[in-house]
Amino acid sequence: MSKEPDRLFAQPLPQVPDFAFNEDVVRVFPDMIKRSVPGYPTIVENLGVLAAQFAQPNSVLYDLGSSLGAVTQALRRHVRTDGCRVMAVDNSAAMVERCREYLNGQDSMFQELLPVEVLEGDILALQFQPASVVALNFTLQFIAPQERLALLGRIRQALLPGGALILSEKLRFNDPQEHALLTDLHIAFKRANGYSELEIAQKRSAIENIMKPDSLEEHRERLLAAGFSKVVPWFQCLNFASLIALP
Ligand SMILES: Nc1ncnc2c1ncn2[C@@H]1O[C@H](C[S@+](CC[C@H]([NH3+])C(=O)[O-])CC(=O)[O-])[C@@H](O)[C@H]1O
Ligand SMILES: O=C(O)C(=O)Cc1ccccc1
Repeated sequence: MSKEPDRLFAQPLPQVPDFAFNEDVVRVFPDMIKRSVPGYPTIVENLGVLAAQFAQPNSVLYDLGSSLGAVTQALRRHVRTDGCRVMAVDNSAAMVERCREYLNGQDSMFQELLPVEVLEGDILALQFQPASVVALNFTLQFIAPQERLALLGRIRQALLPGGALILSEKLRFNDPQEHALLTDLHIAFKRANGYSELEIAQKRSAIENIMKPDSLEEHRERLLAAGFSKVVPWFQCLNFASLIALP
């Protein structure tokens, strides 16, 4: 895995462009996400553990917005259920290309891994196959808000009994004091991970137009509206959380 440090926002930019999952981001992505998302390594590893409890024989496990395939690799480390396959989907060509290289690396190191396919495509246009596990690990927040309910409805329709959606997101908070406190603590987390005030400010302005977090209440209500029967938060670190939604 690339060890290149994230310095994408270290120099002052005359105008900060909207964040895009391009080659520059791909090169530093493992470092960027670990230093930016509190709890990310814990979420990814445990997503594999959770998935092993929900995986059903002869079904698909989806990793939607797979980036470099960290979740896909965790699924393949933990799930042993007969006849399961992993489908990793991302619409960034740069991410997909590097994801395939990393998965080839995993294939050459371990035996008896679940088969995997990496699709370059829009998850909004995906024809879902019967699925037991669907992971949306920090992806829904990049989907246009007006598309989110329909996407969750399609995922719900594809889920088999006994399966689950695992949804991880940055959260917004309706209580202004709670929102301000957790936002400040997230900034402190980034500072402690070596990001400067300039890097933090420029990154915030790069993502503000393209990444729209919802509150936990909005997630719960939308998941129920999409047909899920139960929503169970299993992890929160500062303003980042992960939920299990049962069909
Ligand atoms: N419509 C779309 N269709 C397909 N992919 C999309 C779409 N919109 C965005 N993406 C993809 O969703 C991913 C979001 S990153 C996920 C991290 C990963 N899950 C991880 O656990 O390492 C989250 C982050 O960087 O905060 C990017 O790779 C986008 O190209
Ligand atoms: O960096 C942030 O502030 C985030 O909210 C998370 C993030 C991580 C990686 C790419 C885009 C956003």
